[in-house]
Amino acid sequence: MGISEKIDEIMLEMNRTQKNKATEYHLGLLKAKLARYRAELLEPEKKSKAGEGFDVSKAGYGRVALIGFPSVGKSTLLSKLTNTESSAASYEFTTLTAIPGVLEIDGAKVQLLDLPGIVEGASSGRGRGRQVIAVAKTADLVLMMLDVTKGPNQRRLLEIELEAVGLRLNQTRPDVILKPKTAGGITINNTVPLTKIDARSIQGVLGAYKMHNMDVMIREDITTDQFVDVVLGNRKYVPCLYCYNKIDAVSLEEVDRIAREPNTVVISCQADLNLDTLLKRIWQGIGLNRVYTKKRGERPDLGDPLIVKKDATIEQVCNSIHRSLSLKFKYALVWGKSSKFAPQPQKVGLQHVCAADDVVTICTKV
Ligand SMILES: Nc1nc2c(ncn2[C@@H]2O[C@H](COP(=O)(O)OP(=O)(O)OP(=O)(O)O)[C@@H](O)[C@H]2O)c(=O)[nH]1
Ligand SMILES: [K+]
Ligand SMILES: [Mg+2]
Repeated sequence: MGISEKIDEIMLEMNRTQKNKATEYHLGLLKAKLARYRAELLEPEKKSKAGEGFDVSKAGYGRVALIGFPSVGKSTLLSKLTNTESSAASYEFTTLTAIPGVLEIDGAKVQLLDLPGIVEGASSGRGRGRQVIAVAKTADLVLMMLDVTKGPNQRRLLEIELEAVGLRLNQTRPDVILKPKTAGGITINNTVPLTKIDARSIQGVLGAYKMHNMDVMIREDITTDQFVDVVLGNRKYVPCLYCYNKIDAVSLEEVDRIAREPNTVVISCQADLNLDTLLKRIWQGIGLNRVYTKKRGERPDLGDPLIVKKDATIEQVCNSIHRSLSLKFKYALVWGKSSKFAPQPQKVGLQHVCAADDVVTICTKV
């Protein structure tokens, strides 16, 4: 039996099995098996690098990947927001490769990647789905584009495809540490009560991967699915923004309802509606901040911000100015939201975490 058939068989059995306390253990094992077969299914692709993904190098401060079913308006959006033209047409699969464009968000360049549409079954090899999903894994933000006229199921269908290849959208890495040992069996320690998984399921999942000696430290009330993710260790945790296009074609009530959903933005490429908001949300989603520098006794340089990760420390700020700056570092002064004494500045060390739009003066040893 091929791997695909094995996967189908397990899926069938999972659907047949009722979900309750008594079947929890059995379902856990099935999930572990399923994840392993899926990983195997993807394995050969990983080795033959040539056919995997699209050959586009990263550029700017981050990469946003446009993922969606055909003809939702991905290429139209790229042409609208960047200087790159990507052909758009009313037939499906107009776009057949990855087309990079550059977004300018208040002076910071961010790469926007137009991609072919994916179809249901993409994760198991249909169409160019796997190539597209491989690119999604390299993104700092997945911009999932949906056609507002196409009903509510499309979003879930796409999520299933992305999840099947190990992408985890808008989730954080579970707070679990696995320490393999050479003997002594499985030891489980948890710092919070576990309500969704028990010791037997944990042992069952580890057993399915032939992990018989392991210290397990759990610091979060995880599910069995999350534990399988930890054991596999190859999951990619990526933020996702759900972008509903073509709001020109539906009622205001409908638009209003969808716009209230979390991580969601509604737009119309054709009627130029809400594209500014989309850019702002992309900036927030990609997890970057601007930090301004100020020389002693001078005004801050507001025209030339540093672009840093959202939780960047003063050390990372130093590194983005000059590689050797942190070696000469004495202390820094910060003005802004991260200062304890705002609006007054705070004197801080290298480990201080900056906030958006902080102003920083770096003082060095002479
Ligand atoms: N009504 C309406 N139509 C739109 C909007 N944006 C794009 N379209 C139309 O939707 C169709 C598909 O647009 P594309 O940009 O080619 O879509 P795509 O997602 O790139 O499609 P593929 O490359 O085939 O996957 C075109 O006929 C566009 O004119 C919009 O905001 N409103
Ligand atoms: K199209
Ligand atoms: Mg296209």
